[in-house]
Amino acid sequence: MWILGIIGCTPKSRNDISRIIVIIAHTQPVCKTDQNAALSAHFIFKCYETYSITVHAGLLFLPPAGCAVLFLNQYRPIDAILISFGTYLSVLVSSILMYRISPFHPLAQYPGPLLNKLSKFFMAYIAGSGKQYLYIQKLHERYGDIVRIGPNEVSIRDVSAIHPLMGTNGLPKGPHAVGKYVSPNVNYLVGIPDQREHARRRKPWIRAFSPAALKGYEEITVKRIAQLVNALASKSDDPDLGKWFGYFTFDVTNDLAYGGGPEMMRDGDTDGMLHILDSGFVFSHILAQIPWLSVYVQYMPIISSTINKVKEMDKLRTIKRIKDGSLAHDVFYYLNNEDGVESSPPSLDALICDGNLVILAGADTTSSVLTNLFFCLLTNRDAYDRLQSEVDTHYPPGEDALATKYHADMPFLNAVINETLRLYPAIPNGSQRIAEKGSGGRVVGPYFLPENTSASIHFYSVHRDPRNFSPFTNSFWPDRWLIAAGEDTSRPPDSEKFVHNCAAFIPFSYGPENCVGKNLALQELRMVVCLAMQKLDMRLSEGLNPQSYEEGLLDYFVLRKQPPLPVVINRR
Ligand code: HEM
Repeated sequence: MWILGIIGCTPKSRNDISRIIVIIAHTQPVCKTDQNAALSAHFIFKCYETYSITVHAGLLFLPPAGCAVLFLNQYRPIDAILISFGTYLSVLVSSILMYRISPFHPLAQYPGPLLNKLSKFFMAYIAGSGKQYLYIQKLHERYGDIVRIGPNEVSIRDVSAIHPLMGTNGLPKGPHAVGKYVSPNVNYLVGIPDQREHARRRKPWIRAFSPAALKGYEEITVKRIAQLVNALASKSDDPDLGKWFGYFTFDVTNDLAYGGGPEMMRDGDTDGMLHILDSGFVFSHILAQIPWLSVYVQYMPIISSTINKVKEMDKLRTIKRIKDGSLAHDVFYYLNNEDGVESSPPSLDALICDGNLVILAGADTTSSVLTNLFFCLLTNRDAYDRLQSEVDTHYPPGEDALATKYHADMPFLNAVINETLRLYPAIPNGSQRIAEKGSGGRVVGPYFLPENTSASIHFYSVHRDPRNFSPFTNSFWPDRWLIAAGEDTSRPPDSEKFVHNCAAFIPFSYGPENCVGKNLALQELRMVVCLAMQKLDMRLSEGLNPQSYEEGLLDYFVLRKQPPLPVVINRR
């Protein structure tokens, strides 16, 4: 172990080296004390894991500093410090790493790559590349339905684990949220780990997305969708659909949350707002992999000043919105308990987070699905024409294509939306949960999750598993939904087995913490498609390579970064 001790020393000359060799020969007692202290620190940290910087500093610095003081009478101060800290830290790190790959680790039975078992830094690197969803899919292909993707984390591709993990009596949200929101005290509904508190905070959201409330939002969505389709129709320069859907969903969610915002469709991203959001998503997706690091990062001046600026802006918008009151019954009306259902109003802090969450949760997800939906249609002309004809049947010229009354009678429209959500779930890596410390662990389907294990169902892999959807598992084939519902006779070739497992379709997650905005999202998707197809004829721009579009899809928690999707548009 004394060899490890000199890792902390950096001898610059032969003299230094010989001096260190002499010292090492006499340092056995120092090293022994440091080794014991490091092993104890590992044990203590394992039992009482915490995000407290004070505790981290205490465990990292106090024991070796104490050992160094003990040996000051035998060595020069600098030697005592270097040897003590070098030994302590290297024994601590080695002990942690060796434990993680040892047969004594509670997750030792689950397979996975060595780098992932050792630490989550490698996963953070993968997350930064935007290809985490493909990486985890490959791991499942190689290792099976459960794979260790971190020292204390697994990813699951098994439908029987969905209900026990995320259903009623499922597990609480995992530590991703701490890293994602750069705070150990998560106050965004979507990351609240305490299930009772989550259920309490979700109540106004449920009222905000009731059928009656959705009816009230139609005025907002109708105005914005008409603006979107007019803007697209007036473009002569092959507009990028992804960019326009991004502007559109940003405007809609700002209307719903704050009664208005930066008017992206009218003015473009003049303040660089979307650029800031982009960088924020990348950054928080990386930090979500290493939650403890985010607790440190938030104190870096450049980070803290950006976070504070954004928080201050959200706070000002929220206060202004409270002061102005509601002009319409928008989402904020319910979140702020303006309907007077709750006995007390929400705290300002909760309201700031939830107002902001309307935009964070509702904008990128919907625009990602819209863009991928048109990508699928434009690269499958037959499906495009069939949908066009269904839209024309219900919404011929002169008929209001934004009226929702025919949506239930449009099986192909719904099949196209489902098939897009199956192939390109907006949140491909799923919703992280944890078997908490002290819980004794939890059985989820055929697997046992020891306590302190995080786990997610990998939506992308479950959706693209031939055991759940066959044939043409990786292709856009909306007919599978019609066949499954008994609405179409275009059966697959006899030789191929038709499999359609609805329980494996979870683009909006599952259970009491699933997407509360699902009905609004689906309604928006249907309305945009109906009006766009009634008014416009679209074709892919010459030269767009569908394969490179797919390869360019990047996931930063949301499958949100898409290569440009330029289209040629003519009015119909
Ligand atoms: C097609 C579009 C959408 C998809 C695919 C989608 C998907 C999801 C998923 C998978 C979750 C679970 C996330 C997690 O557990 O970490 C979620 C949560 C959530 N979504 Fe959506 N979403 C969409 C649109 C929307 C819209 C339009 C809104 C509202 C404006 C919204 C609001 C929320 C909220 C508030 C949560 C947190 C719910 C909770 O924790 O109880 N979503 N969404």
